[in-house]
Amino acid sequence: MVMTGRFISLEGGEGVGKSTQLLLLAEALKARGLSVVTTREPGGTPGAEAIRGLLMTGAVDRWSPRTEALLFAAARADHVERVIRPALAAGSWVLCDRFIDSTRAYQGVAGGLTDDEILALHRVGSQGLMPDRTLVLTMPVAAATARMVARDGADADRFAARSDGFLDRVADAFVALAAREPERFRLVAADGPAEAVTARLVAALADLTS
Ligand SMILES: Nc1ncnc2c1ncn2[C@@H]1O[C@H](COP(=O)(O)OP(=O)(O)OP(=O)(O)O)[C@@H](O)[C@H]1O
Ligand SMILES: Cc1cn([C@H]2C[C@H](O)[C@@H](COP(=O)(O)O)O2)c(=O)[nH]c1=O
Repeated sequence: MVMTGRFISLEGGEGVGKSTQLLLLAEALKARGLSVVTTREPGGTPGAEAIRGLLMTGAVDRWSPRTEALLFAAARADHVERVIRPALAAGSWVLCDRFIDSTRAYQGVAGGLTDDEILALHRVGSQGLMPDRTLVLTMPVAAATARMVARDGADADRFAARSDGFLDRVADAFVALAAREPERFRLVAADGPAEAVTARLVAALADLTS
């Protein structure tokens, strides 16, 4: 049976379990006989990983939200062109840890750029490629921050070091985006054992896998 590649993004605030679930979800889909490529943003290609280094290090105010949006768009353009589109064309499912909706939430709602500005950059950089399904992991910011602190200790990156208010705005932004595009988005509770979360994610893809 020939399967069509699907593009799935995992989104949510810091520490909700996206990276953990990306791997578990990939295993679950592979067990169904699907070819799966896992990747992340910012990053996924040597060039985009180099831009990631610029974005993730240094003082919180090293870049303005506008400059960040341009850097994320440039990294994404390289990633889409060299990894995501070729994998989809080859029939693989692509699971991506963050994508355009992170820019809409972090640089847009929380950072002050308009959604139109961000989507215009996305049209230029990535020809407007959108995921077939966006899975937003949700949990209270305080609980997710506790997971992150347990993981990173004092090694917070530029984004994780932001105020609780910023992280609250990001979390609210994902929920608002999901309400505006209910066909593409699914909100998935991120609490409980990792295997239980994976089962919820698999269920949220049921219409695409059947
Ligand atoms: N269901 C879970 N229950 C308890 N701890 C978890 C669960 N899922 C992940 N964790 C732990 O929480 C921490 C954050 O998880 P993970 O790195 O997957 O989150 P993330 O959303 O990718 O974070 P970031 O946005 O910072 O990259 C890790 O230490 C991970 O082992
Ligand atoms: C793609 C993307 C990411 N960000 C922020 C969100 C996170 O704080 C970091 C990435 O770190 P992670 O540990 O790999 O999740 O970057 C952003 O602000 N805008 C974006 O478009």
